[in-house]
Amino acid sequence: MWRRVASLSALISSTSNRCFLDQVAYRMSTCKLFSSEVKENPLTLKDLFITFVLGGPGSGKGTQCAKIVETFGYVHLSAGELLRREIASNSEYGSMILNTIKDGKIVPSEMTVRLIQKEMELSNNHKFLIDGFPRNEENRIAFETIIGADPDIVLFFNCPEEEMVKRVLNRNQGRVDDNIETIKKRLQVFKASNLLVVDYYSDKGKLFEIDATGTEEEIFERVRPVFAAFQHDQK
Ligand SMILES: Nc1ncnc2c1ncn2[C@@H]1O[C@H](COP(=O)(O)OP(=O)(O)O)[C@@H](O)[C@H]1O
Ligand SMILES: O=c1ccn([C@@H]2O[C@H](COP(=O)(O)OP(=O)(O)O)[C@@H](O)[C@H]2O)c(=O)[nH]1
Ligand SMILES: [Mg+2]
Repeated sequence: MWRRVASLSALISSTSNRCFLDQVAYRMSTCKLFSSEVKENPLTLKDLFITFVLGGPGSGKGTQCAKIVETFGYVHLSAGELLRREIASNSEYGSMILNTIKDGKIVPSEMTVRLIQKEMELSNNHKFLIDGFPRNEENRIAFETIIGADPDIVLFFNCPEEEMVKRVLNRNQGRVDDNIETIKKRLQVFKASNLLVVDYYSDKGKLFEIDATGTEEEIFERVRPVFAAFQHDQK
């Protein structure tokens, strides 16, 4: 499965005679995502640059998103954070969301997409990192349908399971799902559902797979060239 992933390192080390920048340009030309019928949407979708940030629990998505925000000026929308905020706001859906998260399962797509949509509409920025979403095919299709857009690029932080478990157990943010029972369930969901989405974007040629082992700084040095390459293309 992973052989189909066109990671940045694979692009750079490619022995094909097309140079790296040509390949990035080719990738970008295949990333024109906004369908013609979405023009009336108040989000002015054609101006957006959307990155989905995927990876297992504890793979470092949130940590790397903070660095991308700092360096490249994106808006970071963590789907998990939006759901936790919804619980904290005493929303009528709070207990359903809390139970779903405790059980390591995935909240109904429309709920999550509406929360993301609201944040996108409130933002003055047009460059978004959507972190921890989509987690399954239903999420992916709901985003396409409700927002009317696809991501321009997708990052996938690939991390060994053992390392992810270690990081989550050391996270210390008081999260109801950072315990060994829930982590085991989340890892099952990750393998059964999240990876299908990763595979989908790999097949579409939009996936950048990042080795998520090493220090935060080492990982960011693998992330940086992806955004540097796309910086000038952003509307
Ligand atoms: N490269 C790294 N090495 C060790 N610990 C890390 C690394 N990156 C992140 N962490 C820590 O691991 C935990 C999970 O990281 P986080 O960014 O929250 O992952 P995710 O959002 O993918 O669940 C956090 O406590 C974070 O500080
Ligand atoms: O689109 C999403 C994102 C998150 N979650 C739920 O929120 C939890 C925590 O997600 P988050 O992305 O914050 O976890 P992380 O992967 O960063 O540890 C997940 O296990 C799910 O139960 C969800 O249902 N849909
Ligand atoms: Mg996170």
